[in-house]
Amino acid sequence: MTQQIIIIRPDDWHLHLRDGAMLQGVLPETARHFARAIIMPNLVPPVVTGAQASAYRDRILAALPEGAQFEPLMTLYLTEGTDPADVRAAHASGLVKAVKLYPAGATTNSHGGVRDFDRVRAVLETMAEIGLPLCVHGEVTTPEVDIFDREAVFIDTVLDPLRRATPGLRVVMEHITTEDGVAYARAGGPDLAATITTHHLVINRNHLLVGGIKPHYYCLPVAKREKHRLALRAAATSGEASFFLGTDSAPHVDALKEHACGCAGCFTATNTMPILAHVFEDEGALDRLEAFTSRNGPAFYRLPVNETTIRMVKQDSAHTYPDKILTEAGPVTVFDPGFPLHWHVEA
Ligand SMILES: NC(=O)N[C@@H](CC(=O)O)C(=O)O
Ligand SMILES: [Zn+2]
Ligand SMILES: [Zn+2]
Repeated sequence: MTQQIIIIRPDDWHLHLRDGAMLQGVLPETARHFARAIIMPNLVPPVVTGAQASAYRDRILAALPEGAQFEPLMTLYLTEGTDPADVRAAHASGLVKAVKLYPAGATTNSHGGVRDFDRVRAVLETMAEIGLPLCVHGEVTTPEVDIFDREAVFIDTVLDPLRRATPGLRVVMEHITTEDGVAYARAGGPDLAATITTHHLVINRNHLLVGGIKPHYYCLPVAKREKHRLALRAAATSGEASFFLGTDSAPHVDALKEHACGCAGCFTATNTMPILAHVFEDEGALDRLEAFTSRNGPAFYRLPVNETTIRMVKQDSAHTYPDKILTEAGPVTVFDPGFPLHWHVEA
């Protein structure tokens, strides 16, 4: 039996496209289904200034396949040297939709991030004034704090004090992975939201570690216990305005994933929508998929919802997706959800 749903074309509120050959190879995977994406600025070197964001945007547009309709929403990488006037101008021109906070050392290419929050106070105050959201990688980097506790400790010791010190600052907690993150986002009112990835709805830490280490399931924040995955599924499928999709699709070539010191990141751009349809159907919440992928994000970012739709079809036979995307930079393994995918987005 075939089944179908039609939803507003989705957006991805947290995406890594990289640059050069990798950008060229992975961009079509997102542009196929998504209308817009918030583009993460953690390139080497990072996208810090408005001028850099503008140049990066041009490179993304130049890499788009013929005929693709895709709008990159640019972000700036917050450093202790970021100039509030540059942020203000990049926002006023419409170029930049958010500023990204990486605690220094927390994740891929975060060494240029923030160590001393007093040094970014003026930027945060400017952002609160103009309503520009701060997207936060929410993990402490203190060596003594267990990696599985780093998100919860960040909320208590960094995020909550930061929000109290900066009234009016709009914050997106990126890629939350814990019930603590869900509870904090839910209680935060209209100026706080959280993105949830596709893979954190599917895997817990057993998938990563039991029966041999699975490098393609390694990402940051690292997948947590099953109770946390269940809290994320409940939040994502709730329809609540605080939660929306940020895939955090983060390509690394296989050689750097299958490595003695493997890179963090799951690449989900190719099969995110079919996986989400499967998860939402499992939770009896297919009617709330559109809120998660297409409505709650634009509402938080104060942007219109997309005008076009996609049709998703479920068939008795499983649909096959490529195991790898072959880029000129090298092969990139596509996230394996571990179950057959009967849903697909109709071309
Ligand atoms: N999520 C990841 O595991 N990796 C991201 C960085 C990030 O979003 O923290 C990357 O850029 O590779
Ligand atoms: Zn991150
Ligand atoms: Zn990310």
